[in-house]
Amino acid sequence: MSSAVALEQNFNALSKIIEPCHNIALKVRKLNVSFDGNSYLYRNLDLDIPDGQKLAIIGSNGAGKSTLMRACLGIIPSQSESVHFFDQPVDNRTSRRQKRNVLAKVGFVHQKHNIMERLSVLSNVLHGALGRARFRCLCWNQALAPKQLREEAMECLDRVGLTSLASRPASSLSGGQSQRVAIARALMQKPSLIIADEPVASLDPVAGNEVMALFSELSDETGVTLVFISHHLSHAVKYADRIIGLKQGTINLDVAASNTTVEELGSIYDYA
Ligand SMILES: Nc1ncnc2c1ncn2[C@@H]1O[C@H](COP(=O)(O)OP(=O)(O)OP(=O)(O)O)[C@@H](O)[C@H]1O
Repeated sequence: MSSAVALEQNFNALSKIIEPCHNIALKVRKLNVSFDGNSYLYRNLDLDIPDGQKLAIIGSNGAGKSTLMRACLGIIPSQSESVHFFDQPVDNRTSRRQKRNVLAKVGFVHQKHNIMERLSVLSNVLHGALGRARFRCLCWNQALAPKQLREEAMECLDRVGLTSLASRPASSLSGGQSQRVAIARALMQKPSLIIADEPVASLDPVAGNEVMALFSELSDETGVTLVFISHHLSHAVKYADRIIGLKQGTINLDVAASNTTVEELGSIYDYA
């Protein structure tokens, strides 16, 4: 075998082992969270989430899944050596303005979708542009929003398959449709990262699967980093690239989704 062929084979083998060099969407060092000043939910926790990754966070009730994301975003108080979103620091030393700029890149989708029922679907989606400095004023109302913004909102609705419902009052939607509107609203932010906290907890299994498939497709198509918190182990295995599990204030599992099964995760977390 020639040395060039051997070298190529070595390189191919190595590139399967070494992760490609990504930018980091979230880099956390030595995160500490305490609600009472005595006991700690997290102590010296480190976490890296590469840009473009689809990460599932699992763990029992009260394990601290939501708190982890909220602490990183500065929504609840914490101490850390450093927290960076896309290389931008967010910690106790960061100004409010800088935090706001970083948060503007993060789209949230919650279990309770928080859409405004008295407004139309399109007006709800337009609300996603509120964090964008150029469009603060009245841009959320479909009658007053600039044409360009309405077109963008229609594109976001198209991505979630709901253009035909744009004029409908949000109060007339099903749970699955409402969650799609919440996703369209998050997309309107032009996010670099979407954090979905139990996004399908209130949906039936079919609607839940459809919404998770939509998240996964959006991440694959646009490259947006996706972090979803879930009690559905099958969703973690099916829709994530990587799964981390939390237990007693530590990350006690960090695995490629392709290397695990629902049964294996169920045996670790005591629920299947
Ligand atoms: N603001 C707060 N003040 C005091 N304790 C809090 C606060 N927020 C969360 N906690 C506590 O921190 C722990 C972790 O809560 P968290 O909501 O992060 O858990 P979780 O893993 O997301 O749970 P679930 O799966 O039930 O949503 C819980 O014991 C909770 O009571």
